[in-house]
Amino acid sequence: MDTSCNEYKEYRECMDYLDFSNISIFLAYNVNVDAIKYYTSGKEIQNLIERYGEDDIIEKYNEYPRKICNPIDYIARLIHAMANGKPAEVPLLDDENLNKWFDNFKYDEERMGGQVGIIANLLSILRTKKVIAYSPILSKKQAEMFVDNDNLVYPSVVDGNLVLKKPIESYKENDPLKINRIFEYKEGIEFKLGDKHIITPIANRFIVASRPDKLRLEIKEDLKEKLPEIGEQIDCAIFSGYQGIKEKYSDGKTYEYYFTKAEEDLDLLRQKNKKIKIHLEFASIQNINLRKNIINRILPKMDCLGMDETEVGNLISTMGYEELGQKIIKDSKMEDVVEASKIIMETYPNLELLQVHTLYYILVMCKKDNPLTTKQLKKILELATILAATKAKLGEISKVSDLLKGLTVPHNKYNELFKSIVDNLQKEEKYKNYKIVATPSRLVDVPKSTVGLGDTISSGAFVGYVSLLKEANKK
Ligand SMILES: Nc1ncnc2c1ncn2[C@@H]1O[C@H](COP(=O)(O)OP(=O)(O)O)[C@@H](O)[C@H]1O
Ligand SMILES: O=P(O)(O)OC[C@H]1O[C@](O)(CO)[C@@H](O)[C@@H]1O
Ligand SMILES: [Mg+2]
Repeated sequence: MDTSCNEYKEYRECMDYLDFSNISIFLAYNVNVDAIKYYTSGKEIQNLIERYGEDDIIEKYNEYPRKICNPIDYIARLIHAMANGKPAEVPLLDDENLNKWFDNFKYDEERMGGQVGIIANLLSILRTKKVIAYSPILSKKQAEMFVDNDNLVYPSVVDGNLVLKKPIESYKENDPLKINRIFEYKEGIEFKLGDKHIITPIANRFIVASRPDKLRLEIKEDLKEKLPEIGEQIDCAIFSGYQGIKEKYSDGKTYEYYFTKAEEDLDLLRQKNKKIKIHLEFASIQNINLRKNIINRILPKMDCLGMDETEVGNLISTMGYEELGQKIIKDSKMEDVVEASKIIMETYPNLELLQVHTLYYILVMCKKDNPLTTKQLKKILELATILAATKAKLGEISKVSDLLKGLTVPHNKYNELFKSIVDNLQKEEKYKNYKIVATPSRLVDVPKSTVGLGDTISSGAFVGYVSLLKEANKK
């Protein structure tokens, strides 16, 4: 690219002079189509309540189903999420009639979805040197949702050789398409459920995540043996989608089988290149047993971890700190999130960087001896907030100059408060071995959509981190 042109200068400014063009990254596993419906009035919710019976919905609301097996499960969990304004994702029973029921909604738009899909497009647009994006399935329609750039490729094996070609040149005619339904709601939507008068406190999204039996979370055998070769040509990787593993499958396989394969994938990627940094992007995992497997079998193999406030609350609860977890899910106070982050980093000494993104702030925690300075960590967080604000405002980031829009969104009003909290925390004896850096989010008042903002934040910050590390190691 011509470095003299204005666009390049704007790019450097938007990127806060972070340079992704020195980074090659591998992404796996989850790509899907997000069918997005915007709830803009309480009337739509009221109609669902009247149609499916208020009493049954109230009963189900209190039951808190962790899987959607019928319309009432959906309505109850949707209302629970809207009442709390918290991000939520609930798996959908793999049932034809239930899928048809969800197909009857009128969706407003379809968009690239899945952590891999969203992150691949973002990093490609941010001029990352090479983005190798893998998903077990790649239909034509899904392939068409990837940006068509030379730096974004899909790995295949042809005549025994690793081949990296654009997704649109790699799709498989008969591969299935995975669709998630995303229900975005604005702040201030009002409706009643029994004696509850609900007003959505903030704009957020409720994800109904399909879990088709035929979709297995794995790297297919022929490509699996090429992972060491892929590992040699990358600086880092982001793994996500483990929440899509099911306890049991129609062919008798169980989560045990897929977690074992997932552990092998990570070991194979590192086999010939011990320097790569691997980030785990969490997601909401309703099934406690699966959550435990991710924590006990996947997390110990990671270098970096990214979560939102609900996920860090659930993680620390599952680690045995139930009270702290519930407090975080309820209030997301920085003091509690930092306390949980320290527990996680002490329990998993393999983690060198932990990122938590919440509505009002994004923070990173790393060990005191991390080569990056607080100023550099602040820089990657600033980029992350610009990316999130841009995507929140526009719905999509389709070119670098879009970031100028995110730059115009101010940090939220708690800026000074967070600065003083972080300063006080950093002075505490118990955090003397850690660096704690936070920045207030650039909150968009009326976001176009919120799905994928966390993936955007985490991946921008993580690649920024790896890029600065690479520069530091050169010195
Ligand atoms: N209106 C908004 N403007 C800017 N950033 C937002 C807005 N709403 C949410 N965010 C940011 O996006 C993050 C959402 O992350 P997450 O729930 O992980 O989303 P996803 O998993 O869909 O990517 C929040 O933690 C917050 O930092
Ligand atoms: O759990 P799944 O089915 O992989 O879906 C992940 C969901 O999370 C997102 O990636 C947002 O983080 C959505 O785009 C997607 O629908
Ligand atoms: Mg997320």
